[in-house]
Amino acid sequence: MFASRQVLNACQRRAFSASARDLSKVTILGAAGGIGQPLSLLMKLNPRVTELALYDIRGGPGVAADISHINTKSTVTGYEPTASGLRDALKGAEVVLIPAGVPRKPGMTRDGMDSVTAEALTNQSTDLFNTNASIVRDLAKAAADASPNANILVISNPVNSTVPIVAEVFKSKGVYNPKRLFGVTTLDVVRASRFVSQIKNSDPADENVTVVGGHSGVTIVPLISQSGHKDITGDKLDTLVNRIQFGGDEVVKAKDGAGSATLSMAMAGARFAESLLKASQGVKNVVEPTFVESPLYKDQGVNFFASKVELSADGVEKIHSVGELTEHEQGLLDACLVDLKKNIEKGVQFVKDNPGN
Ligand SMILES: NC(=O)c1ccc[n+]([C@@H]2O[C@H](COP(=O)([O-])OP(=O)(O)OC[C@H]3O[C@@H](n4cnc5c(N)ncnc54)[C@H](O)[C@@H]3O)[C@@H](O)[C@H]2O)c1
Ligand SMILES: O=C(O)C[C@H](O)C(=O)O
Repeated sequence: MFASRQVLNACQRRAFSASARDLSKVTILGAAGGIGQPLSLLMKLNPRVTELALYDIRGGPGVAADISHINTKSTVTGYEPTASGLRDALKGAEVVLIPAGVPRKPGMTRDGMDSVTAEALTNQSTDLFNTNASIVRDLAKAAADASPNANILVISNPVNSTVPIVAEVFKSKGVYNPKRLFGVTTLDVVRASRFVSQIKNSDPADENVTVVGGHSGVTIVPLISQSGHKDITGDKLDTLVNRIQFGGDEVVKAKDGAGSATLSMAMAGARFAESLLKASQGVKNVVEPTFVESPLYKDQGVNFFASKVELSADGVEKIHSVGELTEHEQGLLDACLVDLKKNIEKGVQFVKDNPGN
């Protein structure tokens, strides 16, 4: 196929690349988990997806067999937890979603570095970090080898550190493209719109709240003043901001030891993947907030930051600035940057100290 491609004329090449873009393989690593299963389901329902590859260290083929009976066009394959299974799952992927890893239990922070409570700074938090950091590092190595040009969408926590981990691994293999690496922060945006609609008795579909920063505790910075609700002030504003920043805790507490958000996260992950597929299939002006390598606060040593990002076939097309902030929001942002810098450094340091095999 590649030999014959060399003799294609310009017109044929254009047709070839158009049809290649229409062939959208989506790979999910951690597909049998709490997020992985509903996310796989939602991607099977997405008509933009032509091939769905489901990989997990246990249960991938079972989930795939189940989902493959759904009467949409895409093919579904489950892969065995072997090196070749992982490689085959990744090969040719346009989008790789990574929800592999352990979720939080009550009392744990995502990374042991949130400024939540001293009590939360437990060994358990460090365990969550170390476990997920190793999982993400190893999956990133496989992706760098098998699908270096794919869009990598990191869901595994702590996102503020796992995204820099993927970047370091891709750099070490000489295939890092910052335009194709995304931390999925969509759930914060989804929550913000829902929580505002509960206050305003409005339709959440009409509530667009920009959320910037990172994805844990005070690094989550909702910009309510830009949502058309400048009237939400004082205690009401503080309560709303706190609920958005610690929405994950609400779910962890309610699940009482059985994990963290899975269904809302699957919806959020599917929304972000759909936006990327849409953009790569030529739809213009697709904008999603996401955690990417960003110039916005690099001068303060913060190399990754979530803000509104315009997407295209090349991945990141344009990174929007945070816009005009109130004094209150500037205070939130200042606090965010302090923690975010540490979280990012922690991820980078992890790969330096633990390069793996
Ligand atoms: N970004 C976000 O907004 C967000 C939201 C919710 C949860 N999360 C995070 O997503 C992760 C997954 O959460 P969950 O509730 O689905 O957990 P889960 O335990 O239900 O599922 C995780 C899955 O990953 C699999 N897995 C573990 N190691 C793997 C490996 N090396 N390769 C492939 N698969 C592997 C497990 O077998 C399991 O099926 C957690 O880290 C959680 O904190 C992120
Ligand atoms: O809070 C968690 O640990 C999971 C996730 O990051 C969330 O925001 O719900």
